[in-house]
Amino acid sequence: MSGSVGREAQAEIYRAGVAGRRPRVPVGAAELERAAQRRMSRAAFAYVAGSAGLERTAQANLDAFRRRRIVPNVLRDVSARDLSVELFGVRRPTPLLLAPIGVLELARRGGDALAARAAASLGVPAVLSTQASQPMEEVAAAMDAARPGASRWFQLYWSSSRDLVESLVGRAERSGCEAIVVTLDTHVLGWRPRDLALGYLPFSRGLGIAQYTSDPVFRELVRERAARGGRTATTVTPAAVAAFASILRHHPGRLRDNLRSGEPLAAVETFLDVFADPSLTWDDLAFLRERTRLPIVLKGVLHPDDARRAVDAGVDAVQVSNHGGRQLDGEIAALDALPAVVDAVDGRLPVLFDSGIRGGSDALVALALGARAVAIGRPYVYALALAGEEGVRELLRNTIAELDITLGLAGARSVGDVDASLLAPA
Ligand SMILES: Cc1cc2nc3c(=O)[nH]c(=O)nc-3n(C[C@H](O)[C@H](O)[C@H](O)COP(=O)(O)O)c2cc1C
Ligand SMILES: O=C(O)C(=O)c1ccccc1
Repeated sequence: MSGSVGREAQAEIYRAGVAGRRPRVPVGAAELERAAQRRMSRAAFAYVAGSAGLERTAQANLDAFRRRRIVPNVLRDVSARDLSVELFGVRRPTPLLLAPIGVLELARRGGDALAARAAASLGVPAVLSTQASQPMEEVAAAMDAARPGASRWFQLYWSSSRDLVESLVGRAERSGCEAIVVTLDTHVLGWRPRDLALGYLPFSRGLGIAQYTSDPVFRELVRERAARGGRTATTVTPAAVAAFASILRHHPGRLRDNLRSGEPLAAVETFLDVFADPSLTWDDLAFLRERTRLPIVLKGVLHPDDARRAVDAGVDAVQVSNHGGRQLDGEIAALDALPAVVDAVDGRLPVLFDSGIRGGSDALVALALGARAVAIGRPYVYALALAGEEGVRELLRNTIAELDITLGLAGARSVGDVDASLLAPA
């Protein structure tokens, strides 16, 4: 990407300002979140913004960035700047990724495809979630319509059904996904007070399980459960019907029948049964390695010992992440875990990063600490809620622009050049 993306974005925003037009999505992260809160339902915002426990780790993720300061070099000719990075043998125009986020319909109907198309238009790989609201095949087709062959990866929640894992990975390959990102920090659902207070978990209302309900292996599991009958069919109460209202709105005929048959509830209960496998160990990774040639990324690695094991296990990358503080309250801030993981890996694998990136300057700090690429999470959900595909595109464009400007002001010509010598503690 050319060294002028930052300047071009600035110029466009200021020019629009002269014409009396304000940006579609607020440029500042805090204002963006506030604006999205005003737009979203109480439950949807709670689910997206909320984190585990007292939200200490979520706060620590942000505080960790505040504790780092950039020490720029001057007189370095930064007139041409290069934001590109190489990942899995492909040069990418920027070091950004779209983090896998489930249930994007909470932000906007069709949100998975809209966000992925925005990423596609900028050459940012979209990591499609196992908890998506739309099947990956649909999202891949929407991305190809925006930009043929646009880069997508598939994020896998390792189900307790091996057949389902195999089926999802096969579908990801056929959908043109370039990597499998196995998320390891959600084998047990975190304790999330904001959701608990509202009694609201999207999945228990049939939202965010589209990868499952579109899967032949999963559907067979549901049929078996529905055939066993019992509890499933009898739990169709008015409250349950109301809870499924959003599904009924999308597919009135079929789902009313299904609801009577108990299938949606059977689907939800089957999902809750199979979505995670807390018994997983390092040895199980061989199962995946034997079934796909795609690069495997382990997401949710924080301990340097685990980073070394990941190298030994023959995976292709690790992603330092604490799931945005949504899983284990009291856990180390992701940024604070990054240097030790980078050290442990010692250049043998690329290290990816997420949890707390709120702008281009944060991205630069993570890159300087050794991340090859960084994933944007919550901010794009807020942009999606406010302005759909264009909103996400604007948010990503702004992040890239700020990264470009920060790089230049720090006195660096390429993201590959930055290292910890550029940083000091606050
Ligand atoms: C609403 C929401 C849903 C998420 N769903 C998933 C998911 O399905 N799979 C996954 O691997 N990570 C998921 N994550 C975690 C993100 O991929 C990422 O690690 C996190 O958002 C980073 O924190 P940040 O957004 O505060 O920067 C989710 C995060 C949020 C906020
Ligand atoms: O909400 C999440 O962060 C998430 O990824 C998830 C996935 C499956 C079940 C519960 C939570």
